This record gives sequence, C-alpha cells and structure tokens, in this order.
Amino acid sequence: MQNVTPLLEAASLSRHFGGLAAVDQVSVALYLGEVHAVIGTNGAGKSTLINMLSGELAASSGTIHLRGTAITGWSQARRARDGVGRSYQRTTIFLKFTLLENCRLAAQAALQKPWALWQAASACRQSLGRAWEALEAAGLHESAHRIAGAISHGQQRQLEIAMCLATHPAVLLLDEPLAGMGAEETERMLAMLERLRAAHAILLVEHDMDAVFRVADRITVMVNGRVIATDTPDNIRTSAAVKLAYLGESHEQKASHA
Ligand SMILES: Nc1ncnc2c1ncn2[C@@H]1O[C@H](COP(=O)(O)OP(=O)(O)OP(=O)(O)O)[C@@H](O)[C@H]1O
Repeated sequence: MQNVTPLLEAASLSRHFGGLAAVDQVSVALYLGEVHAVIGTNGAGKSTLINMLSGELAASSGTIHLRGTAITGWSQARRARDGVGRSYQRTTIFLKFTLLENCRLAAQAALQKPWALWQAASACRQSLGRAWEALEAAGLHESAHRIAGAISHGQQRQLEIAMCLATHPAVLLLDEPLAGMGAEETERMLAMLERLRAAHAILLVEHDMDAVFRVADRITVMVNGRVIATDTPDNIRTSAAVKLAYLGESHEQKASHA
C-alpha cells in the first residue's frame, strides 16, 4: 500500500544546542497518503525535528530530501514554495480579518506577488480560488466571512491548517494541532486529517495518545533526541522498548516526587 519513494525524507538528522543533542541521528520518511505521528516524552526533540524539516532551524548534520532532491540547505520560504507546509499556532492569524482574507493572504504570499497583498480580494482571482478551496478542505467554508478573532479556539486551529493548505503543500508538518481542544473539536480535527491524508504526507507531533493511535498509519517514538522505534500503531502499542522507555520515565518522575 505504501508508495516506494518518500515525499520527504530525513536521514541521520541531528541538532546540537551547545553540548545537548536535542535531535540525535534521526531518520524519518513521510509518504503520500500517510499520517506519520512522532511521539515522545517532554524535551524528546519533536519540535526541534519539525523545525529542521520546515527549515526554521538549521541541522547540525544529516540530510533532508524532498521528492528525492536534497533540500537540507534550503530556506523555509523555498521549502514552502516547493510543497513543505507547516501550520503555526495562531501567531500568523490576523484576528481582525475574515477567515477568507486570512487564507487569501497565505495563498498570495505563496504565489510570490507581495505587491498585490493589499489589493482588493477580487483582484487576486487565483489566490481567492485557493483560499476557498482551502476553507472547503478544512470544513470552514460556511464561516468564510466571519472575523477570525470571533471563532472558537478549535476553529482557529483549523484555520491555521487551512492557511497552510492555501499554499498548496504536499507535505503537512503539524505541531500539536489538538492542543487545548475539547472532545468535539478534536473529533472535527481528526475528521479533517482523515480527509487530507489521501493527497498529502502528514507529520503529526501530538501529545493526545488516543488521537495518535486512532489516526496514525505509522508512529515514531523519540526519547532524549533519539528514535527508539518506528512502526505501525499496533506494533508500537506492544513494543517492549517503548514500554520500557515510558515506564523508565514514570519511575524517574515518581522518584523525583518522593
Ligand atoms: N533554542 C534552544 N536552545 C537550547 N536548547 C533548546 C532549544 N530548543 C530546544 N532545546 C532543548 O532541546 C531539547 C528538545 O526540545 P524540543 O522542544 O524539541 O522537545 P519536544 O519533544 O518538542 O518537547 P515538548 O513535548 O515538551 O514540546 C530540550 O532539552 C530543550 O530544552
């Protein structure tokens, strides 16, 4: 079922902060049609990994390939133009603009016509079309003309992903999209991931284990910067190494609280 060539592939990727190996020789492959979750204890290196894949953070060593092309030294903007999309946590939403305007601006930025950013929406047919498509894919089209600051936290998280979709990414890097969500909002987000799966390669960093085990096709487990397992959810659930890593942490926590 899996495609042979990964859309995005990191090999032996490392990032050091001083003497700390925040990400240590991590290899991960993202395939079209798959949700690949990365889980791990606090400080395991998940955000650092996603930051290196998106281009926000330079790797200390290792390589990243997109559709077989080396992109390790590429800027974030260049990666985004070539299909690596990342959702941000509300920081990029213009709260006073409508959902449609937010998505149009994201599409416009990706289309590299910054001089047209402040023109009327109707003047930018292409970006407007992308904005509507993205809102539809995110299930937000009925709220297109609402002000972003007036929608719920969960809808704002969906809007972040819609803004990312407006840039037409092939790879979606999602950093804790379920953070702070209630049960109903979580269900909506999971349904959205199910819809997006077929046309994207999705990397999901998430702490909600129930959600991860429901939606992921493959799970990578990180501990202290290293990958200790990459496998199907069923195999991860029963892995002795994974159990040991988590039990080890809970024992340490118990000891430190004693
Ligand atoms: N800019 C930085 N400078 C120094 N150390 C950093 C920096 N960013 C992250 N670290 C350290 O690198 C390690 C990995 O951090 P990272 O945020 O990637 O972990 P995480 O798995 O995303 O954690 P969490 O689940 O808590 O978000 C941690 O020890 C963190 O303190």
